[in-house]
Amino acid sequence: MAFTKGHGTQNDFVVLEDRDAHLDLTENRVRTLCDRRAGLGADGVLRVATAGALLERGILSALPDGVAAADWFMDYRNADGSVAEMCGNGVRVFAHYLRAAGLTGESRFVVGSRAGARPVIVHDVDDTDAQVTVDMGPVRLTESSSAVLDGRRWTGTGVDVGNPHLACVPADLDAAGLAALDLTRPPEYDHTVFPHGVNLEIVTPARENRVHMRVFERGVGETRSCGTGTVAAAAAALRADGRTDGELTVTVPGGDVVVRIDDGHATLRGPSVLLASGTLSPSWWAGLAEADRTPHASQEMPVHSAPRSWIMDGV
Ligand SMILES: N[C@@H](CCC[C@H](N)C(=O)O)C(=O)O
Repeated sequence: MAFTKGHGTQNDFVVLEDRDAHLDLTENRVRTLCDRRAGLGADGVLRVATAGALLERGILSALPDGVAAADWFMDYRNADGSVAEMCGNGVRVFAHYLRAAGLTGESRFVVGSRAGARPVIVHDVDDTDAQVTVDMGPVRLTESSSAVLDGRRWTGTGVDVGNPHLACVPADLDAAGLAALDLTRPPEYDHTVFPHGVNLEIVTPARENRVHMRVFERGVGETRSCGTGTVAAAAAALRADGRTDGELTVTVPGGDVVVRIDDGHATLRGPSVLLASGTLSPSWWAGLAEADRTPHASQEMPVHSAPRSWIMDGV
């Protein structure tokens, strides 16, 4: 089984090319692959398949909005094995992989996701580095809610970017205060507002069209970047600034991305790095599937020790 390792602003992924969707991508395989000691280590897994193959194999129950059977589809899994609708950094790495692996020669094409079609533009690409702009689709501000993290209650705006976010922009927060927060423990949030879990962003107010953001991701924990989270952060920061539209640079621990919002529609531009490719040991990989079939065999201790309460039930 071949793999590629990549990241977008240090939100890192294992990419598995499986165009006919034959791979048995079990929770245990994803969790162990993403484990930073027992596996390769990553925040998530990106399976590269055609949308039609995923549909035929029953992994998708229908083609999402705007996605054609022949489109390449990003079958995204969080590090805890759960499925999520969208991943903004993942789409950039996925699009870069398609180009680097020769699966497309185009600079503009559509990537399918469970949240719908995501058109991309790949700029300045080589086998290792690329810049990618993603049409992130509609951004919907929902109801306000709050969460407790690091002993403080944070109030913010629910934002639907295809996946659920709570973006909090406290007026008194600066970059130093943000950097000092402890994000090692999961937030407590309102399960009636976010029945499928939530990604929580803490964001500084916009100054000179820049915000700083940290995130606690559903199904992963703190990551060094979250693309959909940066879009949610930009939408909430623009609102806090009395604006609906505009362009903001979002600085995350893993780097910078640029988010533009016009009429409730977002684009995200940022880097992708493909840093290694290799082969998984066939017996190791086969053994991970066996563990799923053996009763009481779940001795594994995922590095991302997420409480099951904030893992999504399924999409
Ligand atoms: N890192 C991602 C988001 C991945 C999914 C998220 N953890 C969820 O469960 O919704 C991004 O770059 O957007």
